[in-house]
Amino acid sequence: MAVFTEVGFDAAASLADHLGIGPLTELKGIASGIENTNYFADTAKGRYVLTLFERLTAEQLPFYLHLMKHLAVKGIPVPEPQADASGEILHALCGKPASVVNRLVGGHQLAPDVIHCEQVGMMLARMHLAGGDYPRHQPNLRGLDWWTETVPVVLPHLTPEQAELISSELAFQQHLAGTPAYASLPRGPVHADLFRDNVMFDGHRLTGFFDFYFAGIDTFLFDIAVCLNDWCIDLDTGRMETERAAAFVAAYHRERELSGSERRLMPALLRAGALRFWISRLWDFHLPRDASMLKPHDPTHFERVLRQRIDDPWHPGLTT
Ligand SMILES: Nc1ncnc2c1ncn2[C@@H]1O[C@H](COP(=O)(O)OP(=O)(O)O)[C@@H](O)[C@H]1O
Ligand SMILES: N[C@@H](CCOP(=O)(O)O)C(=O)O
Repeated sequence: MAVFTEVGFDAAASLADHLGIGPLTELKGIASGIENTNYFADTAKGRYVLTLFERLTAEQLPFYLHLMKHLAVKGIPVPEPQADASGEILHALCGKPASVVNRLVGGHQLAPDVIHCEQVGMMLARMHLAGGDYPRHQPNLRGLDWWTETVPVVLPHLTPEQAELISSELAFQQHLAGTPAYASLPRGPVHADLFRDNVMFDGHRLTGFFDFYFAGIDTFLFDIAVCLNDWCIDLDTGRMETERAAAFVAAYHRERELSGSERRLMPALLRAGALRFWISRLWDFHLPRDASMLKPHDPTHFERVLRQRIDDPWHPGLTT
């Protein structure tokens, strides 16, 4: 379940009225999700999602919420935070920071085909372009600095082979981050967690990206790598499915041309994307936070993905 804080109908109704989207007609807790309290909220004006933030602070949240607003205004299909009469989009409910966003139609595509990968690639590129003039700055809080401080914390829980792999990969990524090629990578606001369960499809039509609460300023290539490592792999083996991966990258490239450094560094960033989620899953698995991680994801999945990306590097075969 993902209702960590019970919200009464009257409290939600008064927030809906305050936002000018009332009256509230139905409020229903959302069972899935592991970070926040989420409710589907229907009103006379439309269908919304009410979120109470359990982990993120009122200092971190404006970056995510204003980014969603910025992208939505530019036509990217993302949930749009609802503002009150004074324009404020970060609210408070039951003593927690809260938001109300419009509800996306559709459902998850958990067994994507080429056509789904193409659409995610295309929309990711449009999102990167649309974020180009986003004025706020917040680093990717699950970036290299966090990996560097978290690896020593998880190391005692690993076998000697795993410890050797994670340490050598961290050293590889630390070295990479200091190179001119890495510094030349285009960057801007990225989603940084655009897995299959954070995208909505209605049949073959992509209806939205959501869950921007790991977003931050980072390289666009990192965002692409995170997607490829989830949308375009065989989930059992971690192997890259080259037809889906090539289709994803070609669709991205048609919207936003990949630079020479981006093409060259793709294998290294695919490793970075795998390392990031191996570390966070290890951290969640071995050091669970109170009630927030009820069903931690399997860390060994991303160990497998990382080994695959090292042993069998994948290059985008772009010709233009
Ligand atoms: N804007 C939205 N539109 C439609 N469904 C949503 C929206 N936001 C969240 N959901 C639903 O709620 C579920 C949990 O949301 P998620 O952001 O993954 O939670 P958490 O941040 O707690 O992991 C999603 O899988 C999705 O079904
Ligand atoms: N996508 C991450 C976990 C992040 O959780 P989310 O439900 O908030 O997307 C993973 O698979 O490890």
